[in-house]
Amino acid sequence: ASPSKVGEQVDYKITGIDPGAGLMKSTEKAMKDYGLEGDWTLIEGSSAAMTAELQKAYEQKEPIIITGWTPHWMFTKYKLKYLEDPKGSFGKGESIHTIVRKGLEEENPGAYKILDQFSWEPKDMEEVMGDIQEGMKPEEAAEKWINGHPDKVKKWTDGAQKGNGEKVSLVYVSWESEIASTNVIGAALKKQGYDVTLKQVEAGPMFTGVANGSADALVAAWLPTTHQDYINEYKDQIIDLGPNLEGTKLGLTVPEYMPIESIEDLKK
Ligand SMILES: C[SH](C)CC(=O)O
Repeated sequence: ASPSKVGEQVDYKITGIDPGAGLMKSTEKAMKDYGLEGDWTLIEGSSAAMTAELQKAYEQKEPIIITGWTPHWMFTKYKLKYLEDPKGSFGKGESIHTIVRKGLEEENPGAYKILDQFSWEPKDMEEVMGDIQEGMKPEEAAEKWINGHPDKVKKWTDGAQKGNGEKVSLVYVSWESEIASTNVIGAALKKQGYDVTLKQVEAGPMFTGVANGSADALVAAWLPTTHQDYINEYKDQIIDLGPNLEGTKLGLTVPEYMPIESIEDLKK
């Protein structure tokens, strides 16, 4: 289809998520890099609203362009493809890192060690995300996964002293991937005897909370590109424990029924 036809079909709109998400900054960068500014608009909202729009369009086989990421259940539920990004606006594959507050290792060594050893695969995250998407409560889906994968959880808890009701506060943003990961590590910590609270916040306050010590940890830092700005802002106040998941991807995503393959195709 002619690029302008695609633009007209989606009213020159890209359906995005919460404004604080790094994916939105990367999309704005892509719109600049590919000369889409002026004609195209990036719609802000939330991950839940975006996936609702996707479902509506997909059921009607209508065109839609969303800000997508992997792992996400959308790629198993729908036949979707990433638009090629020849200019590399979205960066390369990333990892999701665990970030903890300064002082946690000294004050709560057992919880620190479990968070430091937390590591799982995209397929594990997709399993929990899938259960939640099918209607299971996040904490139930997390419990189910923990009980189904004792071998993996043992790797996280090996050598860590058990909790005795010590409080551990985790912050996260309501991205489907982070709802899954935060509930799973929270369930593992709880099973080890810690008194865990999960707090859902926006992206900025998630990093601020760990930086100012009001939260103990987040397991949601997409690096080295997507959340680099937040890490740069707080680098002296946080401890990056490294990846808990490798092999993510982000970019503009469309249903396979759309006749475009690259972000270049959006240009008029
Ligand atoms: C939406 S991705 C899980 C994270 C981000 O874009 O900030």
